[in-house]
Formats: sequence, structure tokens, C-alpha cells
Amino acid sequence: MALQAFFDAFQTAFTGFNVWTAIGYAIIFVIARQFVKQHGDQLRKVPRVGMDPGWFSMSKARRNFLAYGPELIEEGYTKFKHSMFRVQTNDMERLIISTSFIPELSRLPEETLSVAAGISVRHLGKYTALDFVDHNTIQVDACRIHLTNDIDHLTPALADELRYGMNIDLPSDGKDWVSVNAFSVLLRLVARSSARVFVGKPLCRDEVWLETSIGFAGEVFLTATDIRPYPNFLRPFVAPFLKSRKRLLKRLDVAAEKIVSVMKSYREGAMDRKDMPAALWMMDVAGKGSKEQTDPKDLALKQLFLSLAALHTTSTHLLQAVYDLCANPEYVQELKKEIKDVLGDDVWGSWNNAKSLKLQKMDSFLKESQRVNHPGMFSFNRVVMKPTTLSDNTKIPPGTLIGVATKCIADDPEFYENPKTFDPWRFYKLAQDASSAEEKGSTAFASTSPTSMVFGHGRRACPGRFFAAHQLKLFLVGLLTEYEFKFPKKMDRPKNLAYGEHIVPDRAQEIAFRKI
Ligand code: HEM
Repeated sequence: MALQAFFDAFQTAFTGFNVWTAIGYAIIFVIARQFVKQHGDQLRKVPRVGMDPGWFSMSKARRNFLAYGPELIEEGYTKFKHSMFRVQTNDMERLIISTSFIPELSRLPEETLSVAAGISVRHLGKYTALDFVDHNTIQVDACRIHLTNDIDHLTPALADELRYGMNIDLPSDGKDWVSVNAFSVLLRLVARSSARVFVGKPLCRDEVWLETSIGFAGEVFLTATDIRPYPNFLRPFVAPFLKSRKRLLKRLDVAAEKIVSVMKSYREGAMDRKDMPAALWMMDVAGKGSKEQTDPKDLALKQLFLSLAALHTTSTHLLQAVYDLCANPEYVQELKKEIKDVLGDDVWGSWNNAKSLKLQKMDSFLKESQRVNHPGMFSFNRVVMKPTTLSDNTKIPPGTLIGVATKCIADDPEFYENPKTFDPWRFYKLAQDASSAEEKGSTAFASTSPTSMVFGHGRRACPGRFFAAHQLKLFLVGLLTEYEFKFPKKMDRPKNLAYGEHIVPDRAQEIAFRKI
């Protein structure tokens, strides 16, 4: 009866309704929505660089940004570096704000200005499973607390896995130079040692796990790229048919199957929490009956997210640092001398966080390499969740995605003397000249400030940055003390590739290694 009534009501409502009427309504709807969007737009007075997508040119504006992003952002920064500008990027429109607003913005709580929503919205979290970050922070705590405070407990495992990986992925005898694709080898080394402290042994040596943790980031990126051109209302219908999303879900299933063994080991073995791989730490902290302890998919997703946040970022920095050393071999001796002074001859046995912090020239070299080879045009990506008024009285409505043009800041002579010059000891010298401990601290690789935001800034700055600094130094020490390395032939440093908001190193370059 109820069903019949429903069909009757449906027929009555749509009598005389044909396809032309439907198209007419759809056009009116789109125009009305665009009109409301443009005229209700509280930010319309903020200047724009690049194409205005207007009513019908969103794909063209996105393509335009992909082609000319770096130039557009530089143009916006040059004209509006003390205020703000808007730009249509290849994902969303961004409000790029001056770094002078950072102190006031970084004080705002996550409920007002959200890093998690920024991650979710930019990666289309609803379709890539990353929307879990909106309501979960235990993976952030695992980095902020465990991987940072317990680093000395984790270092032996980290170092052991690095040596194990070097023996497999790099030449093992000192006779010949062997050329390898630097990007893929360093990425694997980082993935191996990270997996050792994320999920522990034996899973960290499982090829399928390694491949899954490395490949997850690419599937997220491709899925988001494939879905983005579709309007919101079509996405739920399109998503199930996308190959990229099917591959992403498959990787999640594989990771969930694999992580069952880790969950089992937690139930079977007693271990001090400080020594636990991050997955076990999360299970332990979350407690009995929690999703982390009962649902392999939940734990697997968190681990894959950590891999996404950690692997390509850290290995890209390592690759850039290796290119800088090959292009400037004169820095190698200085760094080796520091390693010897701080660690003596027993490099592996004496390594700990206190000694890692004493490698100040290496710290400076890494920070300069990062400044010059900035990993992207923007940082401090956040979504405004509640109406926010800046000190210049600009009102930013909820839903706005903000960012800062950090690459332009890193190249700006107002903030860095001779910014075009690669000075490996720039931050070392600043630390020596510092007049307070706070000023000295601000020169460290893992520190952040309104003019140094590769790791973001404020209360939700990258929680893995101290771990990343420690790991990068460990890797450089390992490479410098166990190998010689150089470009296979005489050449200039490979140029970085900049497109849209991305800046990536040349991933095809080979590096020749010889065991010392
Ligand atoms: C050199 C390497 C790295 C770079 C350049 C980097 C950069 C960043 C940036 C820019 C953010 C956003 C912060 C903000 O907007 O204020 C972030 C977030 C994050 N990073 Fe890193 N990161 C690196 C390494 C790592 C590592 C090794 C881990 C884990 C061990 C990690 C875990 C995370 C997590 C979990 C978040 C999300 C934080 C949140 O939701 O609040 N990162 N990272």
C-alpha cells in the first residue's frame, strides 16, 4: 500500500516533466548557485592572480594553474606579500596570506582553523579514506609523543634496518662504482627503516608491505585527481568505477591482511611501551576494545597514512641533500670531520639523539638544502572552520582554504641574506651568532617560524619533524661513512621540476656509489 502511494505521488509530481524541463531546471540551479557564490563571496575584494574560473571555466583555470602555478604565485607574492591574494589552484581556490598573519593564526585552535580538514579536503578524504583524520589524532600523538620522546629507544632498530637495507640496495664491495637510480633506492631505504619503527619486524621486511606502504600515497593522489573534475553530486556515483580508487581500496585490504600479524604479536608478547613500533604503541595507548586493537582496517589505514606523511617527504629531502653533496663535494670533508668529532669511530654504536643534535653543521646543511630545494610552493594549508577576522579586519568565511607562499618567503632577501646562494653553513653561523637560546633554537632544522615553514607552523606543525631530522642525519652519516658517491659523469646539479604548487627533484638521475 505504502509503495503504491509512493508511486502515485511520484507520478503526480512529475506529470508533464520531460528531459528539457529537467535540463532547464539544472541550468537555472547552476546559474543561481554561481550567482550566490559570487555575490555572497565575502572575499571578492581580495585581489586574484591567474584565471578567474568564473561560471564555466573551472577546468581551464585548473589547467592554467598546473602550467603556470609557480609564476602565478611569485606574481601574487611580489604584489601582495604584506596582505593576501586569491588563486585558483588545481584543487581548490586558495587564500594566500602574508606571513605577518601567522602569529595570530597559529594561536587559533583546530576547531577554528583546521589542519586535518585541510588534509581531508585537499585529498578528497571521503573517497580516499583520509577523512579519518577529521576525528582521529592518535596517529599524530604516535609521532609527537612516541617517535619524538622515545627516539633513543627506537634508534637501534632504525639504524639496524638502515644497514640491512644499504647492504641489499647499495653495492656491497669496494671494488667498483655502481650507478643506481637515486630516488628509488633512497625511497626504499627510508621506507624500510620507517617500517621497522612503524610496524616492526618481520613485517618491515615483507616486500608486499613495503610496496603497499610506498604505493599508497600515489593511489591517494591519483584517486583525488580522477574524482576532482566531477561535480560534488556526481562523485558518489563515479567513484566506485574508478580504477585508481579500486587500487587504493585493494591496497587498504592488503595492508589490513598483513597487519593482523602485528596485532597478534601485541597480544602475545610483553614489551615496554617505549620500545614498541608505532602500531603497537597506538594499540597500547588506545586500550582494550578500541578500534586500534580490534579492527585491522583501522590500524592499517593509520599506518598507511603515516607512510604517506613520512616516506616521500623524508626521501625527497635525502635525495636533494645527496644531489647537493654530489654537486658540491667540498662539503663532504667538513661533514665527515664533524661526524668523527661527535661520534668517534664507533658511528653506529654511539648514536643517540643528544649526539644527533650535536651534528650542527649537518643540521645547517640539511636546512639550507631544504630552503633552496623547497618541497612545494605553499605550506600552512588549513581550512577555516569558523568565521575568522584578521587583525587588518579581513573577514574569512568558513570553508576557505588558506595557505602561505613559503617558497617565495625562502627566496626573499627581506628574510634571507643572499637567498640565491647555497650556503651550507648559513644556519650554523646564525646559531653561533645567536644572542639567546631561543634564537639559537630557531635556526635548527626541525624548528619552524613564520619565515621557515617547510614543516608548517604552530600547534599542528608536522609532528614527525624531529623524527625526520634524526632519521635524515642517521642516513647521511650512514652514506658518508660507508660509501663514496658522485654523479656518474661530470654535470650540473639536476634541476628541480616545478608545476602547479609542486616542486619535485629529478627522479631519473643516477648516482654512482662505491663502498668504502
Ligand atoms: C622532511 C620530511 C617531512 C616534511 C617536509 C613534512 C611536512 C609536513 C607538513 C608541512 C605538515 C602540515 C603541518 C602544518 O600545516 O602546519 C605535516 C603534517 C604531518 N606530518 Fe610531516 N613532514 C615530514 C616528515 C614526517 C614524518 C617522518 C612523519 C611521521 C613519522 C610525519 C608525520 C606527519 C603527520 C602525522 C602530519 C599530520 C599532522 C596533523 O594532522 O596535525 N611527517 N608534515
